[in-house]
Amino acid sequence: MKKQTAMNRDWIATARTLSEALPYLQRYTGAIVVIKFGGHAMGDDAEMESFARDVVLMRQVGVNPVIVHGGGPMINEMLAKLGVESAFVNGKRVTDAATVEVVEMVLSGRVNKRIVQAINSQGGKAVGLSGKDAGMMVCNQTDPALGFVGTPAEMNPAVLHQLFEAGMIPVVAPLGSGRAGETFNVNGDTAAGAVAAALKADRLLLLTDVAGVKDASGEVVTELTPEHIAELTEAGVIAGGMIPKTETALAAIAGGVRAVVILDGRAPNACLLELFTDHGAGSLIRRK
Ligand SMILES: Nc1ncnc2c1ncn2[C@@H]1O[C@H](COP(=O)(O)OP(=O)(O)O)[C@@H](O)[C@H]1O
Ligand SMILES: CC(=O)N[C@@H](CCC(=O)OP(=O)(O)O)C(=O)O
Repeated sequence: MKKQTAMNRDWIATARTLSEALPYLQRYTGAIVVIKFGGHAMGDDAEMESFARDVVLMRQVGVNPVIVHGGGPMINEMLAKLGVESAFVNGKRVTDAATVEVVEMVLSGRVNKRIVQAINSQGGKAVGLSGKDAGMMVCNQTDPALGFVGTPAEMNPAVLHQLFEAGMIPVVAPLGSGRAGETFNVNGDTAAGAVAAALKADRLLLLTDVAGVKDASGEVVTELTPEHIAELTEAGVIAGGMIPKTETALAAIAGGVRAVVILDGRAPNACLLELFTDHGAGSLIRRK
């Protein structure tokens, strides 16, 4: 028998990985997967390119991916440049009339178009829109003290179904419209959860900058129940930016999403590993 070289061992491993992916590819054909791409998960151009390739591959194998993005750090940067002060209350940005203009400019203009372009450069057909388009996300004011911060109240996801049918990949900025014509700033996790519930998505992937939800000893919990989330939150182990994520996960499950995964978006091929291999990444919260 011919001796295996290191190089052809690599090829054999690649072929095996593809072969092992078959049941997962079959399971996810036609599935709707909503991906929250947070500002901290975005990284540099190479990481953005890798994310975009994964999304295009998903679409290529018959998955319907929807990206709902954040961009908090990019909004902070622009507000600082403009000399506008900004504060957060319970993870939400206090948003006055001047701030919401900057938020919309950064999210819809900059961040959204960067993602759209990255996906299209990999051969996908991404379309950028915000929750204001086609009345997709109509909001109520969350709390008068927060100004133009919205809570999704009425979702109209028809435009997303039309984009799926046309083979397009929707990229959604977390902005909503008010009934009086206002523009509302919506937390990215909240927006992704509302979109996923409106679509009754098969998966909601919340990409962040940590490997998953960690317990008191710092270990990632691979599968979380609502009871365990309540316990960890009560004990202050789930804190800060992880609170809106676990809240979103529970609300999405209650709204009809099959499963939510909180995982590290900067890890190479995080979404592919999660969907198409045995090596699920991050913390899984699923419907009973
Ligand atoms: N139990 C926990 N497990 C993991 N991360 C946690 C936990 N509690 C708090 N965090 C923090 O939550 C952060 C993720 O939230 P955030 O920074 O808002 O993410 P993003 O910008 O990706 O939406 C982590 O970087 C971590 O510092
Ligand atoms: C109301 C509210 O806080 N909106 C967020 C929207 C962006 C966001 O959520 O970005 P990340 O996902 O990157 O954190 C904000 O203004 O920062």
